[in-house]
Amino acid sequence: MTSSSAPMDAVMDAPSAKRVKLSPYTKVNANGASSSRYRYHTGFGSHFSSEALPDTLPKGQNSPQVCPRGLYAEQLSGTAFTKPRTTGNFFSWLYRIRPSVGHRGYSAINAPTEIVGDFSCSTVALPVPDQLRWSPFRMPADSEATDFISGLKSVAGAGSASVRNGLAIHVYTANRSMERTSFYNSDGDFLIVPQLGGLDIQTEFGMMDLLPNQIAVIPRGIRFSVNLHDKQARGYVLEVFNGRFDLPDLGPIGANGLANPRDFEYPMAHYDQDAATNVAAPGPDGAPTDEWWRVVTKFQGKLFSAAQPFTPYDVVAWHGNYAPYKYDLANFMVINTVSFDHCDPSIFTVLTCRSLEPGVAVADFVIFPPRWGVADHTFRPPYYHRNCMSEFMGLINGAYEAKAGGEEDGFAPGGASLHNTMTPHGPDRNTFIAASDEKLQPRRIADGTQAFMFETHFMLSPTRWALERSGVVQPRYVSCWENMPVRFNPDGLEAIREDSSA
Ligand SMILES: O=C(O)Cc1cc(O)ccc1O
Ligand SMILES: [Fe+2]
Repeated sequence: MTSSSAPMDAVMDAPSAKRVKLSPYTKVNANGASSSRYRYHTGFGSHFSSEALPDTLPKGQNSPQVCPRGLYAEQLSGTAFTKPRTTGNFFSWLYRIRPSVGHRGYSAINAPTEIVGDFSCSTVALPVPDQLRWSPFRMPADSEATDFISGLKSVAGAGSASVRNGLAIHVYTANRSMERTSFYNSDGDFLIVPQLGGLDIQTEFGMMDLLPNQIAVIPRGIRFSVNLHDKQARGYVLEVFNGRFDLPDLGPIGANGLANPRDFEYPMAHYDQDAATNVAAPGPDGAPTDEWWRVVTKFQGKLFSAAQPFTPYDVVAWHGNYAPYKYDLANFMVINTVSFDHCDPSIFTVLTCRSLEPGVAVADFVIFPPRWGVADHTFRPPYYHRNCMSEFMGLINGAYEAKAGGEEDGFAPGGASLHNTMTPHGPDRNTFIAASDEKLQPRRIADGTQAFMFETHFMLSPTRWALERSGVVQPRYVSCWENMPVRFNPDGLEAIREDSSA
């Protein structure tokens, strides 16, 4: 398969990482954002026109009697037809060699999965008010062939996909690319946060490459295949069952800052060059063979597969605002205090999925990027708190400022923590002592590191897999707050400085 869109210089032009020697990535801007293998359209939420071959998009209409180049027109609706423009009406038109419907029927994939689509069911997920932390989620052994789909496991969530209310948090681990397999999620939008290993994501809309410290959003229904750059990959997925990810409002910050719209990148039309001619024959019994493509969907938390004898990546041109996109977290313009006190982490929101209540998110994607800490006369790490929202955190790289050390049984890259609704949490004992006693001066926080949070107004239920079968839940997590020093001084205003808990 070769690309039909013009790739960048020194860039691979095939979708599968295995077939081509890959060019190394370089840093492309002063923020340390990485170069890309592919070219992209830019601009958050824009209505793009993208053609792998010139003059392919119909001019002035969507459904000509016969489309240019003899393609099929197919609309993909991301929102109800009648959704007001003011709250976002999302759709795209795809011009493809064959319509998507040209497949055999769906059959349920009966192999057991650890994917959950209904978190109210206590056989798969449980309410747990405890502080929870997981050591890095385990990678599959090389002998266990695992791709993005078979390696997807639900960690926590709320609500149910079938009534479009709630969300799911998954992790993926993989040691194989998806072979002649395409996936689409019927249940919601995916926000993918790679932690280990780069990904090449072939989508109906074109190619996207993704490294740790970059994220991708793949809205409901869009077909994609995940190919690995390296031997292994691991990452996190936030799935929202309703709504969509949007940029947060900036209020008094003004027009600029946080994640800027121009830094969001959308793929350019690309189709498998042999899409028209490479059609697999049925087996002697008329049944699909291994040469056929499998189109897998997650539908109400269950996996279904449909066979088709041709590639689903046959879109020669598309236009619309409903498309996948990526964003490099290095381009996030961090805002924080330059005087005193600790701001709420909402200042670090990259994307938000709004609920119907103004200012209350179904889910916020929040990052804790490298930055300067300059606050005067201030306890600089996160404050102790209890939150009406639920906080699920992951670590892409480095060590998180509220938790001393990034060792395996601490808060380590590839691990996670959950501080559910109203569950108290804050810096661990060592971090508290160090931050109370530190000499305050301007300091780089967390250079080279990136923690993130999925914050939601839903009460999250961790899955039984995460609690009982993942093998990495930390039974003694809560002990990091044991023996907090008591520095209360009834006789004076100065805190008692020696560690009175010892
Ligand atoms: O709990 C956490 O570590 C996340 C967090 C960070 C912060 O700076 C303020 C509040 C908050 O919940
Ligand atoms: Fe918190």
